[in-house]
Amino acid sequence: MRGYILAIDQGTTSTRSMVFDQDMRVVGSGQREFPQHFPDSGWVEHEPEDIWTSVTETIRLALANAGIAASDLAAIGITNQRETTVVWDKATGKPLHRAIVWQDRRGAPICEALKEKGLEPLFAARTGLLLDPYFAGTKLSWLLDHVDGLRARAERGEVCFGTVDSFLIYRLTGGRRHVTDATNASRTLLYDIGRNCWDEELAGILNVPMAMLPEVLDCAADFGVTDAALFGAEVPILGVAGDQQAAVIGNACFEPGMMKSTYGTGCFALLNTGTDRVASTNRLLTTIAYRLDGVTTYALEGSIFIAGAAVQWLRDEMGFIKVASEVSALAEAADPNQRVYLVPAFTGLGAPWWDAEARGAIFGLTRGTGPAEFARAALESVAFQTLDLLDAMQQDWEGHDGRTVLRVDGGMVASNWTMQRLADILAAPVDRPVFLETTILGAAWLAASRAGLWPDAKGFSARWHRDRRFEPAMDTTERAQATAGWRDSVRRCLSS
Ligand SMILES: Nc1ncnc2c1ncn2[C@@H]1O[C@H](COP(=O)(O)OP(=O)(O)O)[C@@H](O)[C@H]1O
Ligand SMILES: O=P(O)(O)OC[C@H](O)CO
Repeated sequence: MRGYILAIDQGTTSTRSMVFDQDMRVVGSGQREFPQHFPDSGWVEHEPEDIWTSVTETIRLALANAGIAASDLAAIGITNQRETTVVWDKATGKPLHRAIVWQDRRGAPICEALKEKGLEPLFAARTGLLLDPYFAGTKLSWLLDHVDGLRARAERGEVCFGTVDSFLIYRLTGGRRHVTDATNASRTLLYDIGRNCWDEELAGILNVPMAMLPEVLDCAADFGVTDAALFGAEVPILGVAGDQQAAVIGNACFEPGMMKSTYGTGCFALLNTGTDRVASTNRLLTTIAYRLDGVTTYALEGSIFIAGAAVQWLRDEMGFIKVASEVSALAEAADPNQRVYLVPAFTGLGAPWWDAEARGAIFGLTRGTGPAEFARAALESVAFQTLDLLDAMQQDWEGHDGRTVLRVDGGMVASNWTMQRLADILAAPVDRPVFLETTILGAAWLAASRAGLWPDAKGFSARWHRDRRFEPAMDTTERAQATAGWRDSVRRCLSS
């Protein structure tokens, strides 16, 4: 009986595949890391063939681990690192360059030139995004300008562009489908999120041939069937969403006003604004949370580039801890009388600052400052950055800011100390779910609901369970002083 769902989470540093049964339980999984390439300062690339291998291997691992065959699968759901840009040959499916990863800053001069022409308001109005090299559009422009013959071939219709979901679907379907979903399309600077279509004028400005763009579908739709030669059976791909949007779904934030914040390498907070397309006046993003049955649900998004990566920095560069899980105990041992602030602008600052030139700094050092105070400052920086996002959201959307329901997920939420500090700094409760793999669960739900196997959004929401609520406990004066100190530190890091 085809009752199982396979979901793939193609992330920045690793790929995970999981098999879920009809009761939404995980019955098998596989994970593979793959190499990161840093060919120049601020550049980050992935080899698309490495991504592909990690996907096929983890699918096989998950199936074997679950003790089932591909023919037992009802559907596949895919979620992916967003904005990462791939170009490949339409005839062979072969990549024509390494993938340019979301963290890569090489599109900065293109963004600056467009800003100088006064074009940012046009891009913001149509796409909900800002002119920042984070998004796929200027990465694609760069490829078209730098890969020999690429633009001419793209104009002749011989080349495909896609985010990672699109590349994987092309490969999984044996080159039969060049498609993506609305959430991934909404991260390209090329997609009009109001009209729900590619924007020819913006593509013209970025000099991107329309012929290379994928067809855009709802998040739960028919994305094609896998080539039987790959896993021994044809399986329909029925769900696709960018990873942060999949976490909105997996954390059951279906109602306007609900917010999830994911603390992985970076932090991405998405506030569901329903069918209201709220435009930010505080440099947050307006993005598609999901599109189901042709109805678009929007979100306000705050993207922070460094969250868990600050813990990795304490481990790998500073050598203060051996493993990430040691960081909480170290932070707890910090001297309460020292106020030390770390502004982790290692790759510039994301929302609401969007300052690509800002660099990290630490403030408040004394003779007694040591690893414990660094650890506390690193973990607190994640809470302070979230506060900046929530304050911006509150101004943007008539008093809503996610403080009513803030659901968290991602690797960092394992740290009770960090979650308590987050509640303290936000002065709001923070809810951690029992099932922490919300991203992959979101992709599984999209596919399973399309297949008619799992409950609808309402029924799925009823299955969301809280592991723990962290209630704010910090004294108001202490919180105000700490926040003022953080804001002052950030101001001193900004490049202008
Ligand atoms: N117990 C912990 N305390 C604090 N941070 C942690 C802990 N465990 C993992 N992390 C951090 O969480 C991040 C990994 O989370 P994950 O959600 O897997 O990230 P990603 O999907 O971006 O690869 C790492 O940056 C790591 O430093
Ligand atoms: O792969 P992650 O979990 O680091 O997520 C990356 C985001 O999608 C970037 O926008």
